[in-house]
Amino acid sequence: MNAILSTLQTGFTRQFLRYEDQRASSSTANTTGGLVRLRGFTRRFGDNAIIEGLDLDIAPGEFVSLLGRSGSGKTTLLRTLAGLDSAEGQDVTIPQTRAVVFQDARLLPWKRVWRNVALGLRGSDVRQRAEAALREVGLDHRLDAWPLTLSGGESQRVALARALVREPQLLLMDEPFAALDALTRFRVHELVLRLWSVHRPSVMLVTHDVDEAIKLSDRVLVLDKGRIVAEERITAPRGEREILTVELREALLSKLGTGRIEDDADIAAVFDDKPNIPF
Ligand SMILES: Nc1ncnc2c1ncn2[C@@H]1O[C@H](COP(=O)(O)OP(=O)(O)OP(=O)(O)O)[C@@H](O)[C@H]1O
Repeated sequence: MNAILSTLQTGFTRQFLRYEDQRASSSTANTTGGLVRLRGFTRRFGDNAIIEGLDLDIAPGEFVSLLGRSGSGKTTLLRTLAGLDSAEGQDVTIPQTRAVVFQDARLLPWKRVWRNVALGLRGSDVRQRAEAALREVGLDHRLDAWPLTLSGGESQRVALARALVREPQLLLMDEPFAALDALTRFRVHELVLRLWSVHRPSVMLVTHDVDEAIKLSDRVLVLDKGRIVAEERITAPRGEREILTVELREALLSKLGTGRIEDDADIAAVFDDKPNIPF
């Protein structure tokens, strides 16, 4: 297994180096100011401030990951950037074209794959556009398939095609790889980076996986109780990040605190109280 992983890793590293090359030659400079801009952003539910006084900028073409323990406000922030949550009266600038990829692909099972990708598009060339997007994710041979016949990884690739066919300036992803097995996740990472290097949207990726964040991003943020408590800019080429990972990982993990362990202890306490819950 280690041998397989290391072979994949070598290929992966080469791919990453290629992404860096494409980025360097890209005409989309990262210097035109913030595509996303939040100033003093606050989101309350009732009296409870989930996010408080948050400032955030994302540059055009920048890949940002957001880490944070459960309940820290990651999805709330992502929903605001997606325009799904009201930001009325707030100093919030988000681009007009946005797309979201969720943890589950959310395909409509009664529509064929290409129709899922074409959902909401208008014009006579809709099928061709859907086909081109599906070709980019390596699924043009499944255009007329039903979503229920796809694997988890294929479904996520369709969800990516559905997002990219809209040519979004901002691509938001809420734990899109969490339900995939390790090898599929590895391949989808590779695909996401390839698509990103070609289309160059700004990306906000919500993830629980520190290593994933380090591998993929230009910048990693840690959110805690609705505030950004750590920020790491990663300038090393993606193919050379393994040597950095240990130190950076420790720094980010230390900012993530002990929330998950406490959560597990809380869950254990509930089950200790009710030992007869049938599973
Ligand atoms: N519509 C809502 N009404 C009331 N409270 C909400 C609402 N949406 C989110 N919250 C609360 O806001 C807090 C942050 O939720 P959010 O989903 O943003 O966290 P998260 O960091 O994405 O967590 P996870 O990693 O578990 O998905 C949680 O305590 C949640 O219960």
